[in-house]
Amino acid sequence: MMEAQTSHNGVIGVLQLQGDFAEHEAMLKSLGAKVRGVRSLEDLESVDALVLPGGESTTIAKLLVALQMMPRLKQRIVEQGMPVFGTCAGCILMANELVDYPEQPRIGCMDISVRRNAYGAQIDSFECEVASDVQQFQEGPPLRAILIRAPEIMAFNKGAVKLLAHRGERAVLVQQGHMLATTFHPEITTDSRIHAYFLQMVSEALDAQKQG
Ligand SMILES: NC(=O)CC[C@H](N)C(=O)O
Repeated sequence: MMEAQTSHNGVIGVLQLQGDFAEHEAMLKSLGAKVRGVRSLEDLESVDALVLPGGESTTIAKLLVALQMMPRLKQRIVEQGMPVFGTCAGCILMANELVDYPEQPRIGCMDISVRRNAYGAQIDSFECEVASDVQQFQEGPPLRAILIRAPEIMAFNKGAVKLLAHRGERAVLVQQGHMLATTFHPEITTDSRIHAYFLQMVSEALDAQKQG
């Protein structure tokens, strides 16, 4: 099959309820993706993949519940294999386990255990270099992570979840099949490699769906 036919030809939804969705949209568009904002159940049906932006996970979750989007969102991701990429608050929404806030409503689709606000208050936000064994992330400058009142991935199911980048002994970028999550904010940098990685995941998932 020719390479061009497999290049991210789906519609990438970006959840537009709260948070830094505009930065995600700009980065995805700069990579040539077709992007659509998602604000309702109806919007959700018109996309092939979804980005969950950073922001405030409690606010985003409240709105998802109020808009009755939570069950369908989970069904699309878990049962129908819709590719999803969560950054920071998005990562919190995806976690199966939430240390400290076990009752906080969320999608709960990924085998990770996450602690919110793990590095302290907003003022304790920082930028650092992270390490990765993934070829795309080793080419060029090292990946840099901007952590803004960030969560921490405390543990993950090593049988199902792949570690893509880490800071010391802590995972900061992980993948479980068609799901990608990071505790930092690649969308507010000029480095689009992680978004490009996600678009590659989307195109592989869409190809597999077409063949299946
Ligand atoms: N930058 C972010 O997305 C911060 C996440 C936020 N502290 C939360 O718990 O939802």
